[in-house]
Amino acid sequence: MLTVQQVNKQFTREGETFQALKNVSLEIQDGEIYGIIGYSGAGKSTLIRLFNGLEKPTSGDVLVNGQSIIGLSEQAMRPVRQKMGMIFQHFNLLWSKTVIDNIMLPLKLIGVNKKQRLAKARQLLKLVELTDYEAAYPSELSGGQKQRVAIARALISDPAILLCDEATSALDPKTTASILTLLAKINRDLGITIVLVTHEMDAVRRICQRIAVMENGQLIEEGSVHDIFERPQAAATKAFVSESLVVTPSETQASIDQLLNRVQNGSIVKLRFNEEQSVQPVIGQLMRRYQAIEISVISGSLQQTVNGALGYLYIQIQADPTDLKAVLADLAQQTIEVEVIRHD
Ligand SMILES: Nc1ncnc2c1ncn2[C@@H]1O[C@H](COP(=O)(O)OP(=O)(O)OP(=O)(O)O)[C@@H](O)[C@H]1O
Repeated sequence: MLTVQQVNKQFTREGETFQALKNVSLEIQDGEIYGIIGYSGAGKSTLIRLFNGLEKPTSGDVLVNGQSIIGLSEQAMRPVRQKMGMIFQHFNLLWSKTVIDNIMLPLKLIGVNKKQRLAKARQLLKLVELTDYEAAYPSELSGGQKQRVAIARALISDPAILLCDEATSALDPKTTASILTLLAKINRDLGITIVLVTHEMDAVRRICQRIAVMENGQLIEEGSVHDIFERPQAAATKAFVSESLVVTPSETQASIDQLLNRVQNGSIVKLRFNEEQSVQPVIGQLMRRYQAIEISVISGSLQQTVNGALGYLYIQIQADPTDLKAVLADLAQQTIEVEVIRHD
């Protein structure tokens, strides 16, 4: 578990004091993927660097598994750091070394013998799907491949935690998606806690379970991905959420109302999905169970997250009153919010 308690961080620049973190407190549980999102200069990098001691707070406490790391000597900090891997926006690879040498380097520095280093590095190359690139140099790789090498290097000391500082910010959307999928796999298969610093709401939506939103050094909002997307409170959070939910003109409320007005028959029901459900089985099950009813999708806006679908769907149901009642009762049994917009 990673804990930050009432942390302040001041930097002094050209004689002037600048407060990069203001009274920040948060807790990251073992095994989760936790997102820290904010615009440039919000204090995200400073915050994530507290965990491995790259930054020290001016006041407040930072705890790793319940133990304060403030005031630990360099020597005492070493085992703590070894349990944390870190990846960066610009990969931080050594250009003069091959892929395999880059990956093995952390083990070389602590004196692990070559045979063991090589075996471990090859195992990780397989995990990041770069087996054929062992002898390549970083300059021969694409951005996504370089980040895969950096991930393999970060995992070589068997860390319990992986800190990712804008790890996908230099990558195109498709490569970003493949790196996020890899991070989710690492979290799932190896049980590694992931802290993901980013300015891309889409990245946190895809793989995080919880998010902290930072602005001007303050943590302005925190919660599950579901709650933050459903009910963003702060203005900055609302801006991030609307950036991520690609709302086409056909999805604005006015046009939905227009669309609903055009539906002549049947009842209109709004289903709000909350991540625990997949959409297809819900609709499919209803159609199978009630063969006398007709269901058509009118409109919707759905986003996929790690836990399922998030968003809403307007459906038209044509059914006799008894079936309709049964369908609504059936839906209410599931973890979907059901709102009847119009009764037939
Ligand atoms: N070593 C430093 N000395 C002086 N000021 C610093 C230092 N490190 C960070 N800052 C300042 O602290 C503020 C927060 O920086 P930080 O890098 O944590 O923000 P960020 O949210 O990660 O943004 P970015 O994505 O642009 O890095 C910025 O105004 C930055 O200029």
